[in-house]
Amino acid sequence: SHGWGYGPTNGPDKWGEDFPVANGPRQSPINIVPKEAQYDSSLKALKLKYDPSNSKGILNNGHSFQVDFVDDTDSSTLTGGPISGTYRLKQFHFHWGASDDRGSEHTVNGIKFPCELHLVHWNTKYPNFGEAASQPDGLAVVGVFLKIGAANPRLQKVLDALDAIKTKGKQTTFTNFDAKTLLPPSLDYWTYDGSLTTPPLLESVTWIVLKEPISVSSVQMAKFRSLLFTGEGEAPCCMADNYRPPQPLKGRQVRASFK
Ligand SMILES: NS(=O)(=O)c1ccc(C(=O)NCc2c(F)c(F)c(F)c(F)c2F)cc1
Ligand SMILES: [Zn+2]
Repeated sequence: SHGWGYGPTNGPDKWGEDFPVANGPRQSPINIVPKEAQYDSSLKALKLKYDPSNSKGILNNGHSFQVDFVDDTDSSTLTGGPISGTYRLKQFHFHWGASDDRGSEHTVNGIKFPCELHLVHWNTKYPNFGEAASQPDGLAVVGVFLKIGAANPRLQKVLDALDAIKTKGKQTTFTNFDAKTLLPPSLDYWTYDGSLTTPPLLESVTWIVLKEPISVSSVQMAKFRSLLFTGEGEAPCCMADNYRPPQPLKGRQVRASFK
């Protein structure tokens, strides 16, 4: 049977057939309405400690591309913020549109950004990512919006590696990359309880969405779209519009770390 994807026959509207949790109580992404977010003075500052020597490789997984990190020690971690304990950085990846008017998964007041970065972390109270992914407090994903503006030189390092992973399943080494350089100056955030935004859509994610976007140029966005969903030798299909639309809030509270 055909696996899940983002096309008309296997896209987000069809995922519920194989993954019924798609209609669950804490699905992601959501539309964030800043005026309805509750400022919570008890929320701590985010602490992101990333060791560049932990970056390992870059992979086209057929849905997006991801930069994978060595996660067998606590050298690249997320602490503070809305979470308790220590979460280890496992990978980061992106979602983007076929044109600059769409591509992000979360929206703000219904506004779509051209791209959204996800930094994926897992709770070290569990033995590994796979175990953590099935627990309600197992994962924490930091979401960063990308907004069209000046070319982003730190992002360019990642984009320059894409020629080597054009087709599904291709990967190459990607070392000494400091993921902190992809973060905006302000770490103000919104947070809510949600899920993975792709199958298996597990409801195990504490979402931490930064208010401040980072910049990306239109030329850089075109580079994202040079990747293929398809494998070598298959009819090529450009990797774009790999985003799930916002899901029902179902009574959840979105909290803000800032006034
Ligand atoms: N867009 S996002 O919400 O940030 C997101 C983050 C990570 C994953 C993921 O790791 N998928 C593969 C995957 C699983 F979905 C598992 F449930 C699991 F146990 C894995 F080990 C695994 F690699 C999917 C979506
Ligand atoms: Zn994602």
